[in-house]
Order: sequence, then C-alpha cells, then structure tokens
Amino acid sequence: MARDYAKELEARVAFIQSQLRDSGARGIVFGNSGGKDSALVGILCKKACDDVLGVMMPCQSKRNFGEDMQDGLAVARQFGIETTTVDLSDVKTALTDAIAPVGTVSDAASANIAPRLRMATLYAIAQSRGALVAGTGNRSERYVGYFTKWGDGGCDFNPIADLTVGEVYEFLAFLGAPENIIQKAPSAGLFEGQTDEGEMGMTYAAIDRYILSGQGEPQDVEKITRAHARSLHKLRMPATFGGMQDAD
Ligand SMILES: Nc1ncnc2c1ncn2[C@@H]1O[C@H](COP(=O)(O)OP(=O)(O)OC[C@H]2O[C@@H]([n+]3cccc(C(=O)O)c3)[C@H](O)[C@@H]2O)[C@@H](O)[C@H]1O
Ligand SMILES: Nc1ncnc2c1ncn2[C@@H]1O[C@H](COP(=O)(O)OP(=O)(O)OP(=O)(O)O)[C@@H](O)[C@H]1O
Repeated sequence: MARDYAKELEARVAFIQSQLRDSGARGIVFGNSGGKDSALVGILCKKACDDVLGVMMPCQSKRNFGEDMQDGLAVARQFGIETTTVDLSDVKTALTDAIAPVGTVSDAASANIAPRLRMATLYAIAQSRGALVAGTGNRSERYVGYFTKWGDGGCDFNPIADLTVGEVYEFLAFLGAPENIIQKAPSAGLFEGQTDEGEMGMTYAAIDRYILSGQGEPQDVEKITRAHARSLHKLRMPATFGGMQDAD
C-alpha cells in the first residue's frame, strides 16, 4: 500500500529542520545530478529551509552535461532551489595522473573517483557556508551496497534513506516533479551507457519487493541477499580496535 505522502512530507520537513537546529547550521547543500533521488532530496530540503544550494558537478561523464543537467535545472527552477555548477572533469584527470606513478587506477576504482570528488566538493562548500551536506541514497541501493563508500554515501543526514526506489518515484509524483525525472531509467552515469539495473544484474522492482515483503524469485533473492551481506560494511562506521568508545 502506498504511503501517505502528505504525512511523509510533514515528517521529513520536521526531521530536516531538527538536523539544522541541532547542528546550528544555517543551510543545506546537496549534489544535483538531475536524477530522481537528488530531485526528491532537493525538494524536501527546500520545503524545510530557505537556504538550499544544489551543486551540479559534471565529472567527465557525458550524462552529466546534457539532458540530466537540463532536468536538474528544471527541478531547481520549479521549486526555487539555488543552483551552481562545479566541473570536476579536470580534477579527476589531475588526480588520476598524480596516482599513476603508484600504479594504474583500475576501471572500478576510477568509476568511484567522481562520487568521492563530489563528496569533497560538497563538504568544502558546506563548511564555508555553515551548511550541512544532505545525502541522497535511497533504501534500495543502500540495501545492496550500490553506492560509493565515503563518496555519494558520505553525508551529514539523509532524508530518503528509508524509501525504496518505487517510493521515491511515488513521492516525486505526489510533489508534482517534472515528468522527465520520473520517466528516465536510473543511472549512476559513472561510465558510458550505464544503467543501475544493467550493472547490478537485478531490477529495482525485485529489490523493492524483497525489502518490503521478504518475497522474490529465488535467483533474485540470492543475488540481493548476497549483495547485502557483502556491502554491510558500507552502512557501518569503520571497524576500530576496542569498539566505538566514547561515541554515545
Ligand atoms: N568487508 C569489508 N570491510 C570493510 N571494507 C571493505 C570490505 N570490503 C570492501 N571494503 C572496502 O570497500 C571498497 C569498495 O567499496 P566502494 O568503494 O563503495 O566500491 P564498489 O564496491 O565498487 O561500489 C560502488 C558501486 O556502486 C555504484 N555506484 C556508485 C556511486 C553511485 C551509484 C548510484 O547509483 O547512486 C552507484 C558503482 O557503479 C559501483 O557498482 C573496497 O575498495 C574496500 O576499501
Ligand atoms: N553530475 C552530478 N552533479 C551533482 N551531483 C551528482 C552528479 N552525479 C551524481 N551526483 C550526486 O550523487 C548522487 C548519486 O547519484 P547517481 O547519479 O550515482 O545515481 P542515483 O542514486 O540514481 O541518484 P539520482 O537519482 O539523484 O541521480 C546523486 O543523487 C547526487 O547527489
């Protein structure tokens, strides 16, 4: 059964406002990719706080320049979200070149550089403005570890971490977000032609079904539970000898 999105909106706005109050921050920054998750996070943050900055950060991928940028701008325009662009393409080249003497950067490691550069960029902007960094990972991708550890997974708070991909789309429809955002296939844009489902070898429908009901085709359940077990380390604080002393 669909959630009551009017209530969800109210509760999430209160959550975001409490994060600001408790931290003493005056605003929020988030990475605006032109995709569904960042659209939803941007809209929720803007409804909670006036001072919200969406940062568009192309980093070599073609996806991050053309249509996605237009989609990101369309959401920002519709909901009055201030937007800026920081092009990280040359930074990625410089970093890869600097690492080269140590050894070749593998394709997988290279794909994870962009999310980590975006995280560093957001924190630099946020600290300079007295703002918090909002995370955009949804429950489905978090469950199977489909995000970059300390990259797009790095944030101060996340207002959509409990929502499956299906629920993210439902919420966006409720909020009246642009159709383009709701229609396109989810892609991390980390390499040419990438779609999330193609790379993961499983559909979000199967992941969502399993998360919400514990049910699924045996081969889907096997893949999902294996991916979850393998990536649990991404959802936890780093292992520290002696445990997490003094954290409470
Ligand atoms: N058991 C363990 N305990 C503690 N740490 C462990 C570990 N196993 C690996 N690690 C560490 O984790 C690292 C691997 O994790 P990570 O760096 O995340 O890298 P990776 O496992 O490659 O996960 C990233 C995946 O997420 C996708 N992605 C990234 C960004 C955004 C999106 C999106 O759609 O939103 C998707 C990307 O395409 C890729 O498939 C290892 O290099 C190692 O340092
Ligand atoms: N070009 C970009 N500019 C700004 N932020 C980006 C960009 N690409 C990714 N991000 C940030 O990293 C997060 C993870 O994005 P990614 O494109 O990998 O896929 P996603 O999880 O489907 O998210 P989204 O639906 O928001 O695109 C985004 O939600 C956004 O906050």
